[in-house]
Amino acid sequence: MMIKIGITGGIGSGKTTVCKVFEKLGIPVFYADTVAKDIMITDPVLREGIIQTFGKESYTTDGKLNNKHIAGIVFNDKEQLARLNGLVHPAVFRAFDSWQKTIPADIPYTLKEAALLFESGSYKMCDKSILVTAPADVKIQRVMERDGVTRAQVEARMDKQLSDEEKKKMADFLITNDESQPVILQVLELHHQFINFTK
Ligand SMILES: CC(C)(COP(=O)(O)OP(=O)(O)OC[C@H]1O[C@@H](n2cnc3c(N)ncnc32)[C@H](O)[C@@H]1O)[C@@H](O)C(=O)NCCC(=O)NCCS
Ligand SMILES: Nc1ncnc2c1ncn2[C@@H]1O[C@H](COP(=O)(O)OP(=O)(O)OP(=O)(O)O)[C@@H](O)[C@H]1O
Repeated sequence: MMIKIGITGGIGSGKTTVCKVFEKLGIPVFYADTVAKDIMITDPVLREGIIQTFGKESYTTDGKLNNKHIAGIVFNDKEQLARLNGLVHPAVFRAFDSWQKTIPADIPYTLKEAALLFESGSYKMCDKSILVTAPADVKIQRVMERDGVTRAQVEARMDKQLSDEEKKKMADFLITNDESQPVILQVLELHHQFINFTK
């Protein structure tokens, strides 16, 4: 069986940036957050569930997801967030299974990138896990710059995720992305370990 590695990190930790490095090494990456947003548009059952729960405004008139509307509801209300997660996560798990089946047998391992790898339980579908970390202030600054949002908006999401302390207890490997040590070297070191597992 091909090894599946979960990779996670809090908002702004740089997990997507790290995954791009693994991709350069030829490792296929499943981006759960991106797939979640795609299937919220393309899966008719999921779409209907979202409209029922969060209203017609969840989609724009041209059929796109109204991220702002949904984020405004769920990141201010724990129960509403649990409802959204309950609709979306099982569909993402299914999509991951189908994707994994398309990977050629000569690929040494795959990565599943998910912001909520531990929170959603999706780490259980992986053999090992990596946590990408950075100090809270660095993460907040990055997201404010990347998304043009306020500190309070970033903190509202951070509050809905497990702390790095909690996640460190669950993760098998760590990547420090605080810009004090190059990420590329850390990725190469893990890549070699993973290749050796599979030999
Ligand atoms: C609420 C939505 C519409 C907001 O969209 P938006 O474009 O503003 O954010 P985006 O999806 O790019 O997420 C940015 C970051 O926010 C954080 N975040 C997103 N969803 C969640 C969530 N359900 N719980 C906690 N943090 C979250 C993550 O760090 C994520 O990487 C969107 O995030 C969504 O549909 N979320 C539900 C699906 C989900 O759980 N995704 C994350 C794991 S699969
Ligand atoms: N080592 C680094 N040096 C400089 N900028 C970085 C570094 N790592 C990440 N960034 C920048 O920080 C921002 C957040 O990184 P990225 O999108 O990879 O984080 P993420 O963990 O995937 O976040 P999210 O949970 O919000 O999806 C991006 O704009 C990225 O270019």
